[in-house]
Amino acid sequence: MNNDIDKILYSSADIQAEVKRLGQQLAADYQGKNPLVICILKGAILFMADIVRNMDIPLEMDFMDISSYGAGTISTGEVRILKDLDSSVKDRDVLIVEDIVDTGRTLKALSDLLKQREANSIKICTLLDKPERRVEGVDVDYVGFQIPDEFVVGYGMDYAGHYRNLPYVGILKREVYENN
Ligand SMILES: O=P(O)(O)OC[C@H]1O[C@H](OP(=O)(O)OP(=O)(O)O)[C@H](O)[C@@H]1O
Ligand code: HPA
Ligand SMILES: [Mg+2]
Repeated sequence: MNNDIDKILYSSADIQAEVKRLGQQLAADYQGKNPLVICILKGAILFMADIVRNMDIPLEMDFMDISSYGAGTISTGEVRILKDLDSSVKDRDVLIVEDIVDTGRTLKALSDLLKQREANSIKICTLLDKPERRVEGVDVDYVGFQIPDEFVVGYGMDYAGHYRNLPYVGILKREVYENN
């Protein structure tokens, strides 16, 4: 797996330091609000697990699986709900936890849906933001790192289902996906 990585962008230690900073900020901002923290499967699973461990306040968690990419590296523009939330978001302070905001399509669709379901507030926390690729305007409230327009994997992020278990975030070698 490591041989398929061009460059490590953020080491495990870099990520843990940033997650700690974000978690402490979120805990301060959501003190007394009992937020519903929503993990967007599957990419955000590692980030979610680390961020909630750094939020030392009462909160609840839920999970939703939304997909827009299929098996490739280019967004299809079509967003599908593969698994919906178990809980109601009505009147809740919702914090969406994502691994990466790329075109913004996933989060635009999700924010619109949660607004329709009458959440009291909706905020977004993402580990990575790739602003150059945005096609939908979304307000991202908490960002770990801004990255250039490169396809990245690791720490939850995949290419064709692989690399999610790498402990760091790295740029995937183009040759890995350009011939597929
Ligand atoms: O801003 P966008 O262009 O919408 O892209 C970002 C989304 O795409 C990826 O998920 P994907 O749909 O590939 O599913 P996964 O999380 O299960 O890997 C990533 O985890 C984000 O959820
Ligand atoms: O750069 C990326 N890597 C993995 N998954 C993604 N989904 C959107 N952008 C990316
Ligand atoms: Mg995802």
